[in-house]
This record gives sequence, structure tokens and C-alpha cells, in this order.
Amino acid sequence: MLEQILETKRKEIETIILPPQNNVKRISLINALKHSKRKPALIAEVKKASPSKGVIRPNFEPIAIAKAYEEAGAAAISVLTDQRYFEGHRDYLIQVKQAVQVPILRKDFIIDRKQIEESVRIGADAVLLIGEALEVKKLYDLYEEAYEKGLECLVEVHERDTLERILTVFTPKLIGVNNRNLKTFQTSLDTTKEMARLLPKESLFVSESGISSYKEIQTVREYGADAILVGESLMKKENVLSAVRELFGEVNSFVDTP
Ligand SMILES: O=P(O)(O)OC[C@@H](O)[C@@H](O)c1c[nH]c2ccccc12
Repeated sequence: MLEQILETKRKEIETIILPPQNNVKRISLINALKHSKRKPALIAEVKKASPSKGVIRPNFEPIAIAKAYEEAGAAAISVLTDQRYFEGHRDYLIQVKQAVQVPILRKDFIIDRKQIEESVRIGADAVLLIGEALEVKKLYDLYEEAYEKGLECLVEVHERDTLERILTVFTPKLIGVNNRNLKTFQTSLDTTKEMARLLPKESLFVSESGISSYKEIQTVREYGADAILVGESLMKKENVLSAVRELFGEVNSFVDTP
């Protein structure tokens, strides 16, 4: 699946027309995660569909969703911009960035410098770089390019090998462990557990995907996650504001009175 997505991306890159620079104030994702009141900090994702689940949220209003996430105390918002597989759009990111004060992560398959420039122009604060999608040298190149242009990077890994290869070249400031295997789409929090002990202690650590309950939040927190990235389980709920509070164990839908 990942290979197929990357193949589509390679073709798309040539067709990208760079939009004009959107006037924005850039905010640090890393700072926002570090100073979050919620622990672990929440990166809440704006995602209409995914290759594994199809359409998750038919009634998709990115601005309203983002505002609700912000109100619910999300430290940052992740916006899917891939059109083909996730029904996202770069315009959603432009709109969301203008509607909230928290930093925005561009969630896409970045494989070329042109996409970094595009991310700068649409107003992203950070971009995702996927370890399994890039050779280490290329990944480092894009990482440097992003930082030079004022963007931070979330470096995502799923496999131990990938992480080890990256760490021989550089230490990303922000590392995401994807609990989802992009080949099989299965998620397991054991991935977070196993990768945690290999992570450099100076890197901030995000556990990504497959988190849908308060118990799971506590589990990944015990494993050492500083932040979590959650999409589907929030997107499935009509009211995302209360969905966030429920996820963090703050509201009981039913309280049994004796
Ligand atoms: O919807 P979930 O299971 O809560 O996962 C969110 C996020 O981690 C997931 O969307 C994701 C993680 N890495 C990616 C890379 C590309 C696209 C999407 C992703």
C-alpha cells in the first residue's frame, strides 16, 4: 500500500502549482507539545477518510472540527492533505491554520523539496516525514530543508530497522512511532512499547495511530510517550469536543447512581 501511495505522489509532484504565500504566524509544534496542559499532549487529526477504513466522516467540516479540537485542549492539529487516499486537500490546511491558534502539522507523504515549499506557503507549522518512505539521506535532506524554511518535522517510524538507520545519521527532535503497520494496516500499541527503549532521550516522542480509549492513553504514557496522535476514534464521533474529553477520561457518559 505504501508503495502504491508513493507512486501516486511521485506523479503528483510534477503537477503541483505552488500557491502564493499565505500570510501566517508560524508556531512551534515542539513547544506546544512540551507545554501542553494535557499529558500526554494531544495532536488531534482532521481526517475524512483513510485507505483502510474508507470514509470515516461523511459530514466533514474541517474548520468546525479544528475549532472544537482547539477548544477541547488539543496541543496541535494534524491535517491530512493527501487527496487520493485520504480525501484531504491543501485548502483544508489553509483554512484550518486561519481558524485556530495551535500549530498545524501537515499530514501527507512528503518525498520532495517542492512539497516542503508548498507546505511553507499554505501555512503549515510542521510536516510529517515517514522513515519507511524515504532513504535516510533523502529524509535528512528534507528535514534540513524544512528547518531552513522555518518548519519543524515529525519523523515517523514503524520499524526498528528504520529507526536505527536514521539514528546513525541524525537525531530528530520529534519522533513519531506509528502503531499502524502501513502494509497490513493493523495497529498494536506494542509497537510503542518496543520502540520506546530505542528512542534517544533528547527526542520528544509521539505515539501515533490506533488510540481510542483512556486506558490506551495511560498505556502509551507508561511506555514513555510525551504525546499522542489521534484521528479515527475522534472523527467517528459526531461531537469531537466531547470525544476528546471522553478520550481523556474527563466525562462519564453514564454514571451509575446506587
Ligand atoms: O486514525 P488513527 O488510527 O488515530 O491514526 C492517526 C494517525 O496516526 C494516522 O492518520 C497516520 C499516521 N501516520 C500516517 C501517515 C500517513 C497518513 C496517515 C497517518
